[in-house]
Amino acid sequence: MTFDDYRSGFVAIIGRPNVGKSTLINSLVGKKISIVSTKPNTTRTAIRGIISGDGYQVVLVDTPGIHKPRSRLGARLNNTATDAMSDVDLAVVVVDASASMGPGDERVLASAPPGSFIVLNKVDRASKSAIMDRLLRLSSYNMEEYFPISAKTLEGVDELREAIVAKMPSGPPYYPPGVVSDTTETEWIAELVREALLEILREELPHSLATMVTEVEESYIRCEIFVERDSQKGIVVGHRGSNLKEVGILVRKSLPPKMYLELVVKVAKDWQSQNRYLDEFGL
Ligand SMILES: Nc1nc2c(ncn2[C@@H]2O[C@H](COP(=O)(O)OP(=O)(O)OP(=O)(O)O)[C@@H](O)[C@H]2O)c(=O)[nH]1
Repeated sequence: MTFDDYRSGFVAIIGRPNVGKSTLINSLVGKKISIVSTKPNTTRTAIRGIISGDGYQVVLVDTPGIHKPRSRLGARLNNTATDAMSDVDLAVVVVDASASMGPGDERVLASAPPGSFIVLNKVDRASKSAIMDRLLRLSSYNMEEYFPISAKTLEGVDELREAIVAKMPSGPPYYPPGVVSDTTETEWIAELVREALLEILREELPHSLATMVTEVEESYIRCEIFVERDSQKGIVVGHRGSNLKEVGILVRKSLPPKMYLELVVKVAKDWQSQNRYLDEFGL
């Protein structure tokens, strides 16, 4: 069997935090894969979405937002983002049409290899003239193609998908047809818990939380929540456990019925600066 007529490849979706990378991956794949959040920097691991169609398969790498490292964790996140760039067939740079361009965007654009695509996302939130102005400015980067889209309303998403597929080299499928993500179930649940915590705690401690599923049985899941300091434990637990209760309610909506979810809060002192914890959390 030859794959002369089959196209496949890896595509990195890059952009500063909150520009809509996860939403775009979900729209391109057509199912909810990675976790979408209103908080920047929630995409920690390079969760992949896979677009499989007749004669093609595209593996999307959702890289963490590139930002200046503030701790060892920050440095690692940047490494993951850069590694993902060196091994892909195409980089897609996502820019937010509804926010002004900042140094973060410039950095990502400068790091993208020639021949990358530029996606101007959230056009549903920008005026026509603002979109034109932005496209004009972006054209100085000399990338291959420019796509004004809305990952939310799906405007322009089909055209982008087709253009991505057209750029893929001949090659075999990397995953069985029908697979849309290689994220394991436990990672998925840990992300759901983390997502729910961010939603509930809001401004309180977005950067010093990690979650890990430590036990899964037929109808029981134990997920541990790690914070850096004792004082943060109380914030996470909430008055008489009210926050954890809310997290449980939110997460259970995505789990099979009758699944018991146990949430345990633990203190891992300064985990963001310790390789031991970073390895354990797969960061
Ligand atoms: N109006 C509008 N909102 C969007 C669009 N795309 C994404 N958003 C919103 O923008 C916010 C951030 O989207 P994400 O997909 O989490 O962004 P991200 O780039 O993956 O963010 P990080 O995980 O922080 O790197 C969410 O509230 C999305 O609903 C869009 O096309 N239009």
